[in-house]
Amino acid sequence: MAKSGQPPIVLLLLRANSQESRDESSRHFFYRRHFLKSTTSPPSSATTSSTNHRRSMADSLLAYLYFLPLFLLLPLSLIALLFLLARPRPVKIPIKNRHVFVTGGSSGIGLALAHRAASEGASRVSILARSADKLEEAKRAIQLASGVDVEVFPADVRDYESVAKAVSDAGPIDVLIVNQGVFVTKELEKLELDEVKFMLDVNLMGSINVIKAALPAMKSSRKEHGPGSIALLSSQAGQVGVYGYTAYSASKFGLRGLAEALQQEVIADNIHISLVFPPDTETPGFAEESRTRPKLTDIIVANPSAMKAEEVAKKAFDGIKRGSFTVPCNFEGLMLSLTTAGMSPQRSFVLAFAEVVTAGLLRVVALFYLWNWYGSIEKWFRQQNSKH
Ligand SMILES: NC(=O)C1=CN([C@@H]2O[C@H](COP(=O)(O)OP(=O)(O)OC[C@H]3O[C@@H](n4cnc5c(N)ncnc54)[C@H](OP(=O)(O)O)[C@@H]3O)[C@@H](O)[C@H]2O)C=CC1
Ligand SMILES: CCCCCCCCCCCCCCCC(=O)[C@@H](N)CO
Repeated sequence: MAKSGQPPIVLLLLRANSQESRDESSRHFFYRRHFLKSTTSPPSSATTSSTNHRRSMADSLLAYLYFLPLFLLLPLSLIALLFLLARPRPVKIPIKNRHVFVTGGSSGIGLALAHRAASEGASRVSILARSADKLEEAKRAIQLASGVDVEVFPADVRDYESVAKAVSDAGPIDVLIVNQGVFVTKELEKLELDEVKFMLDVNLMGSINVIKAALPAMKSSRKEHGPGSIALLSSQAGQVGVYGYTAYSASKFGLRGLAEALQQEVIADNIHISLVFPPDTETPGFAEESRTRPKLTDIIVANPSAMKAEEVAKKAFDGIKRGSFTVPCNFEGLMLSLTTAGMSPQRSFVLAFAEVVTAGLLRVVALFYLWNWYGSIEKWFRQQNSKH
């Protein structure tokens, strides 16, 4: 068989791994395999059996060499392809000596982001929020901790004019972090329309106001100041809809569409978008939410411990500095980001590779989560009904 050209790979493997491969002649092998299934092996002496054994080992080796291209070349060429494909191209966003502007920078994640900007060497840190008192308090705390000069801008993101004034007073921004957000966690049926509008206005329209106001000066200062970044704080509830988050998820899913389209519009200006997806995080806003959110939301979110705002701020800055479009904050978040990669831009060929090879399996994991969630919902309503 070997003399008359290459054997088909499958036969070679079969042969290498089967008892029959000990037989000397491949003709015999085929004959026995196909026509004499039930006959016993011909008697063989001890010496022929040991030469045969060596030969069969050589055969196995050959078979594995045959498969090597499949096991190695296929992934390697996929990696090479993804290396060439991944867009936009990798970028590094410096924080040192730059102007970082954080909306919602007076509390929770925003405050932690402002602290982090200062400790990573930003030369100017600006924070915007509604309450002037909370802003002053935050300013004092950041200056005390880092010595960096902090400027405060009392404004409501829903009011375009006051946002535009704040941004123009602040001067050109290098890293804009759109973090302000509000959450009223209730079933849509129990939400007042005013509450729905409040979330959409602050989380989505407010983010558009901030970006639209800051963009012209950000664009025109890029040539002198190097690559710029616009980061938006979404939420894991901006990657998957969860009971109790109808309006909130709508506002956060909206940020994704905004961010994907915006990245295409500003890439030529050397501005890079990051979308951060935190899980539950210990903040004043979350403390308030926890008191009232539906029991089923708690069951589905199922996280016994919320992340610390400082940890989220670190993940966010690491993502911003790498220019990552999608920035998960914990392991579950990474799985969620791989599962929902969709058509989001991906600069990293390593992550692109992870997205491709895990896609099928992660869909199964996702279906398992959904199975569990729908099971909890069914059980919950069965219990409610039996009470009444
Ligand atoms: N904590 C969590 O579990 C998670 C939070 N997130 C997101 O992270 C971001 C920050 O959340 P978190 O730190 O918990 O929130 P907090 O409620 O602790 O802080 C919110 C900040 O936004 C400001 N803000 C609220 N409304 C406005 C407005 N209309 N105009 C200007 N500023 C405003 C607040 O200041 P003021 O009230 O004075 O205006 C405050 O500085 C939000 O976008 C949230 O959706 C995402 C996932 C999880
Ligand atoms: C392979 C699939 C993996 C799936 C993992 C799924 C985990 C989903 C959990 C969703 C949690 C939503 C938290 C919202 C936090 C938030 O924004 C509020 N605290 C309001 O601020």
